[in-house]
Amino acid sequence: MTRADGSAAASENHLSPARRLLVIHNPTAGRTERRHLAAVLSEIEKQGAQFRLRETASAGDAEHVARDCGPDIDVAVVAGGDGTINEAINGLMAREQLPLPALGIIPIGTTNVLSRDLRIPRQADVLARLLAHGQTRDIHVGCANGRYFSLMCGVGMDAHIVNRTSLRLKKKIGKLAYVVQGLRELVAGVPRRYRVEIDGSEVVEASSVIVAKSRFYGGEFQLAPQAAIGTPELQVCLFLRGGRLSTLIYIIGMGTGHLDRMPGYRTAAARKVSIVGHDGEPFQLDGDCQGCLPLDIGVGERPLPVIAP
Ligand SMILES: Nc1ncnc2c1ncn2[C@@H]1O[C@H](COP(=O)(O)OP(=O)(O)OP(=O)(O)O)[C@@H](O)[C@H]1O
Repeated sequence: MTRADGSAAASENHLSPARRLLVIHNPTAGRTERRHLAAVLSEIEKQGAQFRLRETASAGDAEHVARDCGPDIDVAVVAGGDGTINEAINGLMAREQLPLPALGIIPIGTTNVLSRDLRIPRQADVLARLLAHGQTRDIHVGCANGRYFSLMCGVGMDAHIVNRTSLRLKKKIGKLAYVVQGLRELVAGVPRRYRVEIDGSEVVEASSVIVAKSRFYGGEFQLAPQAAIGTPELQVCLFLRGGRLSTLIYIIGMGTGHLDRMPGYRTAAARKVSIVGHDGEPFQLDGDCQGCLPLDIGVGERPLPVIAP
């Protein structure tokens, strides 16, 4: 549901009084979060909600579990990070004519960008109360080459960093692993160009592009503060200049919160974006590489209800 000012409004609550939750847990997410998950689940029971726990066994499982969950489930709760949430969103969006459970989140991943955007609480009892009794609000996800995303779709340096960051290092040092890989990419300074078509009219050349749905990026950074997850609109973030110096300027801009003032950077609102470059170039969706150029990006055909304050 969207208000006249474009912001998301709380949906009417069609969920049953004693909610039935399906908790989809990625046991490989984050680093040391098992105790926190156990505390949230125990609080959920105290709140009178029922839950079933399904652990994923491999990448892709969360999507199948969310897509195939039965009509008795009110909320598909992801206990994991943005990658597992992305899979669950793809599963829920594929339900087409089937009843659509709301998406809930227990943020136990490494970066948890969506939960930051939605202001999902961390404290076990507060989070459990929200999942058991809280209202839903509608979000609008993006869709890139048929795959849905709630945060962003990126090509260029960003996608290459995601593609090459070592999972082992991410397990050891968390988000810093991306910084390490980012420095490597900066030193390598490989030049790249992409042709970006915005809403079928404007055509721009850029060295990196991030199409944002969320106002947050990589944690607390903001590339497009005007991005709103509750509206059916994309924000195209264009890094027009390439080369080490410009990249350094962009990084400083991001770090200081003044990216919008940096030369060679601009954003544009859009409903449809297409990006071409060298075939075989990777793109990333919500922090995981999910395919190669060329890319056609739009907005999902229907809103997705999420449990959020
Ligand atoms: N049981 C599993 N074994 C291996 N990989 C899994 C399993 N379940 C899910 N995955 C994959 O792990 C990837 C990363 O997990 P997830 O995003 O939940 O945690 P994270 O990487 O620690 O957090 P974030 O994405 O917030 O940084 C997901 O993209 C998913 O495909």
